[in-house]
Amino acid sequence: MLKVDNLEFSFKDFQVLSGICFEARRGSIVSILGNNGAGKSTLLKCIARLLKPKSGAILIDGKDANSFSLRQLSKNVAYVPQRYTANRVTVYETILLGRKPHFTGLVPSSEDLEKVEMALDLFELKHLAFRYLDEISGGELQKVVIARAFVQDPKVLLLDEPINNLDLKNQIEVLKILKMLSKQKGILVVVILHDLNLAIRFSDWFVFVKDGRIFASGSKEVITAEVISRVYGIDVKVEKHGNEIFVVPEVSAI
Ligand SMILES: Nc1ncnc2c1ncn2[C@@H]1O[C@H](COP(=O)(O)OP(=O)(O)OP(=O)(O)O)[C@@H](O)[C@H]1O
Repeated sequence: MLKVDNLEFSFKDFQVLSGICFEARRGSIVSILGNNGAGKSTLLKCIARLLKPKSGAILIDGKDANSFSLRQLSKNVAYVPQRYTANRVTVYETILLGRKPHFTGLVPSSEDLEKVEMALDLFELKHLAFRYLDEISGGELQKVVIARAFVQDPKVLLLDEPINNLDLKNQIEVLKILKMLSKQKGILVVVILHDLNLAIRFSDWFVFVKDGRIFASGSKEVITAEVISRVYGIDVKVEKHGNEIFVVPEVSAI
């Protein structure tokens, strides 16, 4: 569904991404992993067409993303940024805005309103529906922004560190919703995560970015102590408990 082909990006003469190639399938969760400053957000922004690559192509269902109108692009790709500034708009209105690419008239259709109701339920935001964004917590705001992307009904959902501000329960809830969207609706979820163990639990495919290049990619077998140590520059152990693997940093005695 998504093909990133030899993508290069630079901020003026500072080259951030080089030779990025990967493909991702419908119905899967792909985690983009790597150290701070590696180029993960820049990659996501290039896919969302918020940044213009120097060269290379992004294909969605075989079509060049550049050929899409903005409305077509928003029907295909939803993007949840790392940071979002709260403003004087209600939770309900914010989520409803996610339906804008699907509006057929001047007012939202009953389907648009139903989708918003569904999102309020799914993300447990009903009690906050008529609060302003600057009157809710950081974690609640994060869920609202994800809910807005959810109602957009995209084929590809891009999320930049979506669980950063969330407590453990909400981290798991949001990841479970992403899993449900990928498996039941066939959405491709591409997500930047810093928690390797949660990424391992919830993802089907892993793309490690280091110094603006893909260092390794693959399914669970790519998660090795060597790959992680080289990407993050810290010694780790990869331990197996039952069917699950866990990454444990080697913390030397202080
Ligand atoms: N607007 C900008 N202008 C110039 N350089 C930038 C800009 N935005 C990011 N950079 C630089 O590009 C590089 C990649 O940044 P990016 O935000 O993509 O990294 P990241 O892997 O997402 O990091 P993090 O995990 O810390 O969010 C970094 O060196 C960063 O300082």
